Amino acid sequence: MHGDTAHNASDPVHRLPDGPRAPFLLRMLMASFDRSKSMSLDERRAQYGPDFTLKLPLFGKCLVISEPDEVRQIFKADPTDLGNMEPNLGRVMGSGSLFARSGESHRSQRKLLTPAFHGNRLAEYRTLMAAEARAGMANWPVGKAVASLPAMNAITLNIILRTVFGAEGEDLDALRRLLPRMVKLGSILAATPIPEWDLFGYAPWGRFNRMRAEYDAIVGRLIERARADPNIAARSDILAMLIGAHYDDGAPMTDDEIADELITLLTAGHETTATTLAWAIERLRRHPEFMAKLVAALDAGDDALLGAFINEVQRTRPVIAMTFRQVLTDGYAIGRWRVPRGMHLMIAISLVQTDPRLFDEPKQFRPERFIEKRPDPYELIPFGGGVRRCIGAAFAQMELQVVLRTLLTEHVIEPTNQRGEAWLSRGVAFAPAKGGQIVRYPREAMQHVA
Ligand code: HEM
Repeated sequence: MHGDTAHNASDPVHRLPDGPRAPFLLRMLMASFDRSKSMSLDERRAQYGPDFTLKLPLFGKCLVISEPDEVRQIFKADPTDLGNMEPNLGRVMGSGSLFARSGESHRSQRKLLTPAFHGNRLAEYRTLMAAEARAGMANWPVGKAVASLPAMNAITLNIILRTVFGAEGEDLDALRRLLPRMVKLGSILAATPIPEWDLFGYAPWGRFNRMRAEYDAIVGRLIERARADPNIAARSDILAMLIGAHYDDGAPMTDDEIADELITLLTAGHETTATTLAWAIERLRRHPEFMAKLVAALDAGDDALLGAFINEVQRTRPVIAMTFRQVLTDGYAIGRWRVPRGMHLMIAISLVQTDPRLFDEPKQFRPERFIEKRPDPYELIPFGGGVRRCIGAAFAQMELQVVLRTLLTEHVIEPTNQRGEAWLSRGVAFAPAKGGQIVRYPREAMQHVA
């Protein structure tokens, strides 16, 4: 039932819709004692209608949006009307990060980064991605159930460190040890109102600051070496490209900006991609007929079904289930609502992607739907949309394709009739609760047996 049924068209300020009155953390606590009190957005939509309000930690009261027309309006909105969420990850990534920027500063920074993600540059990463995938899967035991997520995390971490940071050797090892810990603590700090005390490096922020100093030292060395490299123009990593990039006024990026941007790309791109891969395995094992069809298509050199499969995984198991915009004008009009300045709109990605008006039988896992009809960029939105749409979407899609093709052409995966894995929030992304369990055999060995 909507809360503004009393409004009339001449009333300039419509009330916002209803939603649960209790704050999020209290509801979570209640749900942990009473299983009937679910936290799912699906159930809130069933209870309150397509738009409703939620009281969230850090953001306060938000308007949750899932009406397709309203989502389209938000993604097409002018950045002077709808801006960056506050607070955001820029708090831990640094002021040079895309996450921290809004308006003109965000636009000009994206313009510098965008060429790094063009198709022809990305194609250079294909061989490296396949080699990392192969190495990362080699240690899975044969014929025994094991969570795939740790290996996927290692694969996507190595891929980003090599393609984005251009790191090799000792620097690669040092970053590999440091960054997962630093990103984990950083995501907790960004989402928790912990005071920014250092306490000689012992408080949470102090520990983070120590790791950040170590990070800055390593990246400082990488930048210094790249600047001195006479062959820098031949390099394909993003760090090398950013060193040569210039703003419209001719100014280069500072070292601090480059360091902030690299950690941003890693934080946004590593766990999200790994978790999507773990969900892909979780889904495949529960759809054996589809898996056989997909393997046959890949063997025949046809990638179309793989693309459709990835779309369906991202539609039904989005690892980022929501994204936010902050209203920057007074009484921003959306649907029947007038939203006050400063309030956040939450775009409920998972609700849009399971809307029966947009997808037939939305709860069914049926990748072929994306062969029959190409996805609409305002309906399939795992990468968000508009001026803040995921800048790494093409990178992630290519990586998902390469890793899954390597997996399915070099291994045989055992199906399962176990129930699907539940969702588990892991800070950055929603992951399968058992880490996307896999049972695999090397394909070559299976062929000998056959
Ligand atoms: C399956 C993997 C991925 C998913 C599901 C994903 C999802 C998202 C989403 C939902 C957003 C917010 C968009 C919005 O608010 O409209 C975002 C932003 C972003 N993503 Fe991704 N992402 C993925 C992989 C990557 C990769 C591989 C990179 C970089 C290498 C990356 C870099 C970024 C950056 C920098 C932003 C902030 C963009 C801005 O504020 O302008 N992401 N991503």
